[in-house]
Amino acid sequence: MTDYGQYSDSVRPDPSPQVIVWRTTEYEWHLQTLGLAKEYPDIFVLWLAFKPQLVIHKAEYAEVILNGMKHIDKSPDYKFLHPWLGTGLLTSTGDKWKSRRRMLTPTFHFNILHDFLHVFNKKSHILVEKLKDKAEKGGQFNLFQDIALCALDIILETAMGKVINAQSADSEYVHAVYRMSNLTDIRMRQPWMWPDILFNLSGPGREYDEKLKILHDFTNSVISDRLKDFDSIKSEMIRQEMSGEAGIGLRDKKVRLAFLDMLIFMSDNLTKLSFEDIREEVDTFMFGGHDTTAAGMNWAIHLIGADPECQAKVHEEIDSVFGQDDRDPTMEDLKELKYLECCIKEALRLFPSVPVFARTASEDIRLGKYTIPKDTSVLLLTPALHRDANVFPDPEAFIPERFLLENSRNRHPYSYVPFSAGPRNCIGQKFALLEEKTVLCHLFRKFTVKSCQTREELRPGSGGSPGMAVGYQIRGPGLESQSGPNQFIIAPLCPNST
Ligand code: HEM
Repeated sequence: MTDYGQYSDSVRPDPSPQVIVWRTTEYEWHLQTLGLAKEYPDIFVLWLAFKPQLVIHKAEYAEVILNGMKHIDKSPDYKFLHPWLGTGLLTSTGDKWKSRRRMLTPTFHFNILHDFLHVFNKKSHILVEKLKDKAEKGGQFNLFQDIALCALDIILETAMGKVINAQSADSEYVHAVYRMSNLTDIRMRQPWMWPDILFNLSGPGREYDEKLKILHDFTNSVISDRLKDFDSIKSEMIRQEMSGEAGIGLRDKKVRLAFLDMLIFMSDNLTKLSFEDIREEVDTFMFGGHDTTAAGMNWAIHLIGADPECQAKVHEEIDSVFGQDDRDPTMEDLKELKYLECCIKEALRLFPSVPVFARTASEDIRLGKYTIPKDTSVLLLTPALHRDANVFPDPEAFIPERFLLENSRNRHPYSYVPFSAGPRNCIGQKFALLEEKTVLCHLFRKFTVKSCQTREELRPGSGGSPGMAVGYQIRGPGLESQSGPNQFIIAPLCPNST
């Protein structure tokens, strides 16, 4: 960590605004930091307890930090994730990160994503059936949790090959996943819980240990079972998938691969990756791969549901691709849904699922007129970056057309980075966009959505998630007669919006 004296000497010659913040809730943090970014359009320093963090939100500065291999290490805050994730891809540093990244990149190969489409479709059907039931009953319901469980169901099956039916069955593991993210957030916000000794003695610390045991026991047992099942046939299938050789025969195979299978394959009988190495990567995919897509989908649904003109375009596009055909979307179909993709990207601009991420300066850095000392934690505040009116005129407006190819061609490449950018960007980016598009395609094929709260009434919570309140009107061939104003369901406030 940068010590106060060094920090103030180096930055003060060109005084940067120094602000002391007390993070009470995620929502207050969101409002506070957006307000500060407006007030200080260049950079500012946040003091959380005795910890200075430099906040940037300009594309030129983001490029200096994210581009290239210099400032590749995360900030010390990520250590709060270590008990759960170990030092997997998200949290590792230096050579370990480099070799893991090289190793894991093929697991997101196009062919493998193609296979996951089957899972996305299957889980979307469960979601649609659940929503149909609720919509037909009328009354009020909250969409947020349904989407979140669908995203969790998807990552459970794609990461671990585990069918846990998170959307319909109660599961100790699912509860633990949610609570764990929550407890980590509570700790990060409260400096007196930073020292391990104090945290371990606190109520949240003791609960954290309980949940950690549930999570690790679950992952351990899934890996052990999978190791027992792993045979040479699977191994050959994976080799062909990863090398892009998989032919039609393999595409139709009954056994579907999960990330875990590929990790086991790469471990080469646990010589190149140990059991613990595999666990930290599976846990990392679980952590990075569900809250993020859930928040992205929830915001996209809310924003589309609040804009009838935009929704009409979404419906029109879906109808033009599928007509009366009830087939599951294929990769080719999804490629055609360009406007829907623009909606997803615009939602991620306004409400990025990872609203802040941080690196450690590996050497002194010059950002404009400021010299940033080595070892400073540099935070990139994406909600502010994405609201630069010079790049995105009328920045608060939801305008999906901004992301049509012809409108985004000349934009600064670091002005829009919901998945971060450069060599340490999100490895799951293509997976995430494909998942969101598939689920939303299913949803808007069957429903008209009406958002029942204003954007201001929804509060971004942990991980940028909104509290949701959305109404539905069932649509689709043969169902028109059910449509009508009474079919809209007004959802109650989500717990984190109160
Ligand atoms: C809308 C969905 C998603 C968003 C907005 C998102 C965003 C991000 C961002 C901003 C980072 C950089 C974080 C940092 O520097 O601290 C990141 C890293 C990462 N993401 Fe995602 N993510 C999404 C979905 C996913 C999915 C579905 C997976 C896995 C299946 C995933 C796996 C990862 C991993 C492993 C990293 C660490 C990469 C590295 O350090 O090399 N993400 N993501």
